Amino acid sequence: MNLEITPPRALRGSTTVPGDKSISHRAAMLGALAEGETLIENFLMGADCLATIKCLAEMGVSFTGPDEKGRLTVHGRGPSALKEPGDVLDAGNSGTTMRLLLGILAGLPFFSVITGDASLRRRPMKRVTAPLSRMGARIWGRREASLAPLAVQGGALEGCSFSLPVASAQVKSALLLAGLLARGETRVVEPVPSRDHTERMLQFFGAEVFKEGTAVTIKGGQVLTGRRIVVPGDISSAAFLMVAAAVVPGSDVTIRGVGLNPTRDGIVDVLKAMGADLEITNRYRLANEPVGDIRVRHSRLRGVTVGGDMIPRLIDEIPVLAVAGALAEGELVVRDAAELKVKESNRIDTVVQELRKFGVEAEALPDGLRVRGGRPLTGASCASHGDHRIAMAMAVAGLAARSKTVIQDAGCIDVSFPGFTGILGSLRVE
Ligand SMILES: O=C(O)C1=C[C@@H](OP(=O)(O)O)[C@@H](O)[C@H](O)C1
Ligand SMILES: C=C(OP(=O)(O)O)C(=O)O
Repeated sequence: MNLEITPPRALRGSTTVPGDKSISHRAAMLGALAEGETLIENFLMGADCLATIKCLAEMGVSFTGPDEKGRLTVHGRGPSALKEPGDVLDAGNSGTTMRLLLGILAGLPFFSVITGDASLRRRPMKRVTAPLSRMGARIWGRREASLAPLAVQGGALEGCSFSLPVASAQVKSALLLAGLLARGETRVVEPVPSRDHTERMLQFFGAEVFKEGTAVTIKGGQVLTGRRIVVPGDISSAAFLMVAAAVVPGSDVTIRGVGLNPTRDGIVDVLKAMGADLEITNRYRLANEPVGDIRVRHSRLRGVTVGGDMIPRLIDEIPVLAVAGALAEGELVVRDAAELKVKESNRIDTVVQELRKFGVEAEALPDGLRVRGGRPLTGASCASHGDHRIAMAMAVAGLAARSKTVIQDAGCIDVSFPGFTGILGSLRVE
């Protein structure tokens, strides 16, 4: 599917965005490990989270829904009710599905095989398979269990202490889930804090999780109790609308009910530092997560340098941040973000390659990128590289360009933001 974008006169109005992807995955998985019913509202019906439900169903978990409103009930019967899947589990395009499920599969006494699409089969898995093996799981795969498909013989895990070389919420979460199913204590220390949805949700389901700086400790064998969870809007999806409103003249957009977890809201801080007219109102909490409404009006932006501890707080927003940089005065520089190379595409290369098609001066750095802004963008014919965030970032560039833009192979947008084009359409002023 190709997506055509013509520049609007402005973007104006109020909208919501679909449920948070990270939180939806975790709600389904913890609901499956819990005892009793978990009612999830605003579950993300994107391809990634649907892959998680399908894998859990293969392991005998029973679900009602999701219905068209995103209501999903998980009929949890505790970890011992999970059974050996009769077929290969398919995580599709979703790194979160594969890495977090590996943590659960490692802790359960059966054999399983998990794979994914061509992109996911290229992504590094040693970062989870090596520590899970240290806890006692047996895992096989190409290049010494670096690449999916991966086969797991789980069960009888022993808690361990880990110091992670890279900040990764997926690795931390896999180890905490394995730790919940292991004997004794599991401790994970990160170099820089990554998103903490797993820790918050484990607590919300009644488990004790101890946080101390960048260390998290969990005791095995704790019983989770089913809960009602309303999933906040995904700030990573909202980011596309935030940048669009900031760069299209005359815009004024409010996005209601967006998750504002401090480990995820780096895009708010960086857009403000770039001079965005951005306001947060109506703050409240949903399922142990902070939420609020975000209003963005068009303003002049200036380039900034982003790196260090900020990177995990906006890792998935860097493609669209680069678009903001292309429309700002001066230079946007991103450093310490080599992790971008191992996402759904090599996002350093794909962002630079696609932005250049709009006439933008952009350069790849070994651990990030540099974008020179201040020149008008010409419409372009772009490739998504099968990466949802690249497709949407280039669509935002198209909104601010002087002529029509086409994004080829844009169906991947459904991985995280079903309804993206409909929402853009509802905000357009012609
Ligand atoms: O835990 C999660 O839900 C995620 C963690 C991040 O990945 P890493 O853990 O690889 O940094 C992020 O890029 C991904 O979109 C979702
Ligand atoms: C990196 C992403 O997801 P995942 O790792 O779950 O595939 C993303 O959504 O940008």
